[in-house]
Amino acid sequence: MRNLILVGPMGAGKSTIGRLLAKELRLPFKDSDKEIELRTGANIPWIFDKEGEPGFRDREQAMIAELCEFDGVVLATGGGAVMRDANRKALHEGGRVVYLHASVEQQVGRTSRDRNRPLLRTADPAKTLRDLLAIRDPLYREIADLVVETDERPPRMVVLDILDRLAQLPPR
Ligand SMILES: Nc1ncnc2c1ncn2[C@@H]1O[C@H](COP(=O)(O)OP(=O)(O)OP(=O)(O)O)[C@@H](O)[C@H]1O
Ligand SMILES: O=C(O)C1=C[C@@H](O)[C@@H](O)[C@H](O)C1
Ligand SMILES: [Mg+2]
Repeated sequence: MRNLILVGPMGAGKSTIGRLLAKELRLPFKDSDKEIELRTGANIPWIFDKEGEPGFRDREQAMIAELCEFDGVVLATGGGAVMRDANRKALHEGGRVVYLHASVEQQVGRTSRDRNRPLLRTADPAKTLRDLLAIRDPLYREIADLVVETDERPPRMVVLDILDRLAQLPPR
């Protein structure tokens, strides 16, 4: 394996599960959103305000390319990273890709108290999440080695399931 890469929608638990997986595997953990914020010196809502979504996506593409050069890290991506072809190629080539799946209902519950996701500042966040998932679900699946359900399962259980199923994957 090169890296272990988590993809999926907002609220799927990429950051949460990624941190736990890295601890379990004793590997460094990198979170693309966090790395972009560190590099920019500004938070994601600020980047969206000043540079628009295209500005954020350019920063994200550069960061994904950089992070996929690592060898032996657990990488949590942003929910929209799969929207660009170049990112999907880099992620697929960068290691094992795990799609953390969550229903829209769970995503809504897990993101409702957090104001840090500019795309959810809409009148109807549930509809936004549903529309985004309709577009992105096939893209997550396109690059995934594993699809893992996170609904009604605490993070620890999701981690154990991932480790178990990774061990059963044939070499690529
Ligand atoms: N399996 C789970 N069960 C219940 N709550 C969870 C689960 N996974 C994550 N959460 C909670 O959901 C919230 C969002 O999780 P997290 O930030 O890890 O999502 P994310 O996929 O990284 O989202 P984003 O794409 O916006 O970065 C957090 O409060 C986290 O504690
Ligand atoms: O789903 C998305 O497009 C996003 C998810 C977050 O991880 C951040 O990358 C940002 O808020 C955009
Ligand atoms: Mg995250």
